[in-house]
Amino acid sequence: MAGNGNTDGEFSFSAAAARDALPRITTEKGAKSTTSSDVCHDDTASRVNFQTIDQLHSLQKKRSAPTTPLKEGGGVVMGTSGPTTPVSGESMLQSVSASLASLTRETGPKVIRGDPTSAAKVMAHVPQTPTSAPAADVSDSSLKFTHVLHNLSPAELYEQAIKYEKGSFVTSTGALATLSGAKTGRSPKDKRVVKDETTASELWWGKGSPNIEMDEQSFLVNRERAVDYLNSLDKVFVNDQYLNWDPENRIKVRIVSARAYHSLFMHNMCIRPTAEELENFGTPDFTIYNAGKFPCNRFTHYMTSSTSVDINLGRREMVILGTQYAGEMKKGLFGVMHYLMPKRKILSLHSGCNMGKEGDVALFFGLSGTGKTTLSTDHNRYLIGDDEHCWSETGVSNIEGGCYAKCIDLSREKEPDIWNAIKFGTVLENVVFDEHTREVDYTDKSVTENTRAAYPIEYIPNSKIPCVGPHPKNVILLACDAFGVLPPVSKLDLAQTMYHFISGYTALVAGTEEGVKEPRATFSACFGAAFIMLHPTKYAAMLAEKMKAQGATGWLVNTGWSGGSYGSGSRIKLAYTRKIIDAIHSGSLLNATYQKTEIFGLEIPNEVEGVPSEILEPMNAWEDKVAYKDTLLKLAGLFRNNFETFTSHKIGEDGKLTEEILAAGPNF
Ligand SMILES: Nc1ncnc2c1ncn2[C@@H]1O[C@H](COP(=O)(O)OP(=O)(O)O)[C@@H](O)[C@H]1O
Ligand SMILES: C=C(OP(=O)(O)O)C(=O)O
Ligand SMILES: [Ca+2]
Ligand SMILES: [Mn+2]
Repeated sequence: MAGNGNTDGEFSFSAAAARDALPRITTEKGAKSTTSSDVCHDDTASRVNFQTIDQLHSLQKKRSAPTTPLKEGGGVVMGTSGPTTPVSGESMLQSVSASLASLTRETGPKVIRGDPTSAAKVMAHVPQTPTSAPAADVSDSSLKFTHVLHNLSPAELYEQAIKYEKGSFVTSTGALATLSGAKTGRSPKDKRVVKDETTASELWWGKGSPNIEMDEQSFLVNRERAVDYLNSLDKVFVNDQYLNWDPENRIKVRIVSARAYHSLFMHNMCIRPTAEELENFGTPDFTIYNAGKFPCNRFTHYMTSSTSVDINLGRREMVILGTQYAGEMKKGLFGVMHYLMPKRKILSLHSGCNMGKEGDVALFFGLSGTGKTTLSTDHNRYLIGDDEHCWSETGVSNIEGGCYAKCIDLSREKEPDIWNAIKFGTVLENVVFDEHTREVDYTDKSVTENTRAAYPIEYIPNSKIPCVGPHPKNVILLACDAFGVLPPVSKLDLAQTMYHFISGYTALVAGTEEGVKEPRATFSACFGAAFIMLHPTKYAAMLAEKMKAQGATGWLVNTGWSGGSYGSGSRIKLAYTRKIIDAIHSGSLLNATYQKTEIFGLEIPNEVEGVPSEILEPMNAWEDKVAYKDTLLKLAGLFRNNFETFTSHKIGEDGKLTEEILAAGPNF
């Protein structure tokens, strides 16, 4: 990431202080040095305001008002009794032991159910199956017991977190406040995908792709490191859960982790099995080993930092080392779904989804921070999901069982449903609260700007359970345009929808770096380049086909700036965006009169109920018309540059659509 100059409008990450004591490792063939030009651009930037663990922990709690009677650090709940463990059979223990087996042992350490601190240490361990070469591989670690805390309840996980994980607190509304450690956002540059014979030909590799390769051997090195770390602990958490509410295409996932925080996060984010389903869970289809507290070995081939998030589609496994940011797990599994679902002719979508009383479904695509969660959570509609969906022959289904809302500047008035979902059971990451009242200050960015709440979807009162719905009627593309030149809403034809879907534009204010006033454009194919596995045109072709077959209408909604770029204009009021979205849902916007904008050729309505008409044509809202035109041309140029990568690709079988899509971009 040389210089982070960004004159080309590309998004870049704030380079974490690279004070490597060791020289950079040169890896063998195929180990790519990942420069900004050949890695996909992502939307999650994390900011670090602390240099030591103690500093981080000191940020979390604010001093109470001077009258507060409690002393520093007082009032921590201690001495909770050990959790009772749900009953599940010996086969579960065997299966977990197999999951935790290292590569030199056929089974993992003896796993025991329950809390290691509980008095009754029943030796219900799994009999070791004899290994092929026992003598050679006997080590102390294989003699050790590891307690398995299998699918604990939220209350049990609270107790575990509060007892053993520094930085865990109950907030005034009952949520579990946690710290994710040094990483407060995803680390896409540290994501690796195993390139083997199959994936070499199936996946998207090279320029622009999020898939940075690693070989099987290096994966196994990291896997062993993670598994040995987990085995060295007295206890591990195991979650057995599902992905995808479509019963025909449900995937069984197992998450092995070291922290109650991670277990509760996934409990909330994945689909929760019933006791009966858990009893008959069997072998998982995919397993995550989250050893995020422990770093990877930087001397391992393909590693460029001490963080590594590794996906091995062949082994159906994912390994996490060197980051405790919980979002890695959910988005890692999303990547897996982006591989598995298209094989079944099902389109995976980085979108929110909701449904009206009449059964009209809308999708909300957009990069991080553009409004998927906020706008799909709508008191007048049924929430199907806020972030990850599938679109099959029969309709849409949510992949997840929970929502993951940004909570910076969260307000009860503007987002009451999300506000009320932050209660007992909800994981609140990296927020700051009053040390005495435990009231959260959502405006406080001391730890990070990317504060988050993860809650089960049923915490939203009008969620639709099961989270499935019929075919979408509206496909809304969200862009937070900090340049302030895209219209608040425009109607798109199919070619334009595809053009903007493949472009995946947003521009957020950098904000996190001193002195950066210019908005930064991000182009992330399919509004989720960090998660896609195949070439973007594969997903685009499927979307085009489905939208055409269902007669769905495409819309581009700017949830960003109006009346000027960041600095001179202002962010479009959430209340106005909601009115625009209401008009899309109700169908009234389809019947409006439209005019076409110059350069982008977007159809903009002359009127939307509840929205001041002056802002609908962006130029009108700008005082300085020359500046408007310059900024518009600048953005158009960025779009054109970005799209060059795709001009040589055909979309689907129909070459005609490809030409139409190319023509649907800006004209100047
Ligand atoms: N006009 C607007 N439309 C949508 N969101 C807005 C608007 N103005 C401000 N916001 C804020 O922007 C953020 C959008 O984030 P979120 O919905 O979590 O995005 P995503 O789910 O796409 O990552 C929220 O914090 C929301 O309050
Ligand atoms: C969890 C994430 O999703 P989003 O910001 O799109 O809600 C993420 O990008 O890490
Ligand atoms: Ca995202
Ligand atoms: Mn979201």
